[in-house]
Amino acid sequence: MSKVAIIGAGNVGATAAYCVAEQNVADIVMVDVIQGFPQSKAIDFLHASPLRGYRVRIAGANEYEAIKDAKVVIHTAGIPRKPGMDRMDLLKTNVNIAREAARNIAKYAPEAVVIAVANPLDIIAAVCLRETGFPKERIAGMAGVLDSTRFRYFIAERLNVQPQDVQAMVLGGHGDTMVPLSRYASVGGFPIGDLLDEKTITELSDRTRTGGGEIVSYLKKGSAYYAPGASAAKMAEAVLKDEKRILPASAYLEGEYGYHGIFLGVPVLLGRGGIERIYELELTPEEKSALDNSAKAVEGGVELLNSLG
Ligand SMILES: NC(=O)c1ccc[n+]([C@@H]2O[C@H](COP(=O)([O-])OP(=O)(O)OC[C@H]3O[C@@H](n4cnc5c(N)ncnc54)[C@H](O)[C@@H]3O)[C@@H](O)[C@H]2O)c1
Ligand SMILES: O=C(O)C[C@H](O)C(=O)O
Repeated sequence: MSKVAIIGAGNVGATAAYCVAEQNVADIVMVDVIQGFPQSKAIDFLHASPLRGYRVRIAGANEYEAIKDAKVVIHTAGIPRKPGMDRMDLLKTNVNIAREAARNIAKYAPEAVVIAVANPLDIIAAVCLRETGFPKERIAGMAGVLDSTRFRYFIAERLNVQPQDVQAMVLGGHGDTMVPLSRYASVGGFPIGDLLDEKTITELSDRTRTGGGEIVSYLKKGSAYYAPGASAAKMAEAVLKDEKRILPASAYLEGEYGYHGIFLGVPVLLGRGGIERIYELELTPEEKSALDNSAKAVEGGVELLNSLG
């Protein structure tokens, strides 16, 4: 059976592990710096297996060696934000953690597809690319799946329809400048513009952009993890099963959409090889200008990263 390694067994890492277990397609190992912590999660998940029906091996470890030969590595290790903080405020701490993790991924799981999750997401994905030396296709940032699932839920809630019947795509960086593409959103094949007025669509787009912050302001001591964990697991499944899913993900751009040398959320084809294709959608001038604004925010983060040396 394939192996999925999850770096960081905290709220997002553990939730992702639980979701991956339920897919029943890969053994799981969680690595965390806190002694005993990932081991406790692994045993707890195994106790649930007779109830939840999975038959995979689940382990916890404090040494990176445990990720040996993983096909997929989900990098969640890092501090979450608290009220009043921007995701970029996490940069310095989480870059150092990501550098160490990425070097160990390159050492122990050189063939892996890496799904970056820690924030600031588009910058942490860049660190994973630089430090592993992997081809760009094998580094994918998880943000668009989460941001889109939030947008899908808000639309479904407003229309009182099954959330799975709502399709929507959120592009751009994983920050408040992200770009919910309402023009491409649909419900059961109907464009949402046929079902909702402009004011409502704007309201739902705005709530999507600040969806993470809304949870932080309620939770106070951390950030969202159920939907993020499920989103990372969905991406892992696409890779493990070679599903060829079209999903939004943070991908390294070399000219696509006019951007060079940054990770940004765009529609991709996700399969065994990681990001197997990047799709370039036709954007209106307004959409392109919103994406430019989002790319600028990511470029600011990359400058900060470069200044760390
Ligand atoms: N991309 C997204 O959409 C998204 C969504 C939610 C959260 N996040 C981010 O994910 C990160 C984790 O969030 P969380 O809620 O799980 O936090 P958490 O504090 O619950 O868990 C983080 C874990 O990382 C561990 N850790 C720290 N340094 C480590 C190292 N060097 N090696 C291994 N493990 C290490 C900690 O011990 C902790 O258990 C945060 O940066 C958060 O902002 C991103
Ligand atoms: O909001 C955060 O800081 C966590 C995550 O990026 C999210 O969108 O939930």
